[in-house]
Amino acid sequence: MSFCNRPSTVAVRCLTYGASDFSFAPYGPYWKFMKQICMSQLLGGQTLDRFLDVRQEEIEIFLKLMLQKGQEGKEVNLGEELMTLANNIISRMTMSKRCSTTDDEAGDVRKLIEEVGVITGKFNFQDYIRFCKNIDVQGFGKRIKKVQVRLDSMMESILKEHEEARMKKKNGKTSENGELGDDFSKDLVDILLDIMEDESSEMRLSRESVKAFILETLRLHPSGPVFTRESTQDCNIGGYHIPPNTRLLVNVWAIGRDPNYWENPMEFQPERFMGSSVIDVRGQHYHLLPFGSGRRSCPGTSLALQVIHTTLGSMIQCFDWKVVNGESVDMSEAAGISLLMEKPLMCVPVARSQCKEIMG
Ligand code: HEM
Repeated sequence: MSFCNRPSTVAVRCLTYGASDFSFAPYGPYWKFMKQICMSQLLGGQTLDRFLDVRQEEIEIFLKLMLQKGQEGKEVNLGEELMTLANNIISRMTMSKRCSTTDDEAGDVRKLIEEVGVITGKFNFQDYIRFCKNIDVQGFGKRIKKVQVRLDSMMESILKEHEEARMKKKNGKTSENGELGDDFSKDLVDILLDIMEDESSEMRLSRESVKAFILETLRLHPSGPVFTRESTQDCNIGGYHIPPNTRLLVNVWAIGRDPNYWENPMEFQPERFMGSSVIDVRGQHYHLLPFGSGRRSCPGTSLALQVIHTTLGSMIQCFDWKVVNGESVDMSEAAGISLLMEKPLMCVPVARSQCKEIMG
């Protein structure tokens, strides 16, 4: 049986941009090449190590802001602040720019990312229900076209800026092999431009593909409660015959609450994952799939796990989080294709005594 194809929402919606480049067979050689670049070069171990200082600096900025808010007795929208942290890390890794600074360009980038996040986070009937394929019931089509024009000019200006900086470096260099010096700190756009300019590469990356790559890394990435897959051949699942080219929805939300796999599934017991019951979250245990599984699984898993563990650890170590309006957190979920809280989590960070010492 084979379920390698994923008619991803991003691919379907955002890559109307660069569509000609992305209209390869979902698991064709070009797609493989791009995924491989993503796994090995853009989000691979060595690159992540190089960006350690970016993660440390951004987490420190976040903690200092929380300390300041706590001292002023102000409440914070935790989801929003953590989203800003994640976006700053990703946007600095991608194009050496923070997206929460006050200058106009960074502000534009942020607004666009937010807009892409809103569009990709909503359930679009066109993506999931075949007979709605050509009907723009929710008006997403129009919104996407507008965003597409703004995104294209933003991507062009990012690329031009990088190309100019690279040209300056190259001209100032003494080496004859044309390579940029070691001191040139490459971000993900530079890595992509290197691959695009590499004539010996097994496949050539086009400019449109580079732009599309930037957009996948830039989008807000809330985890999805439902994955989609498309069967590539006849198969049988649990006694059901699945013909080829059938779109299937995998309800990971329901699997995570299934009493056949989880004892007291509705209880929050983080200790169930400790000791001998350690469960792999990278797609080997099919009853817990936060990053998906198989060939279409999330290439950002290592980055996400590094940031989540460090951020959560320091948040707990430095602060006591006082929930505003009540003792317990309202975990109700908002309707949508991505898992968001219905009511934002508002807290006042109360600094622990060691907090100031840790942050100097
Ligand atoms: C907590 C953080 C994250 C979670 C929970 C998450 C979760 C997911 C999930 C569930 C999928 C679909 C997998 C499947 O269908 O099997 C996915 C795909 C993807 N994710 Fe993430 N992700 C996270 C962070 C990131 C980051 C930081 C990046 C990049 C910087 C990223 C880039 C991608 C890309 C490019 C895909 C599409 C892969 C493909 O189509 O082959 N993700 N992610």
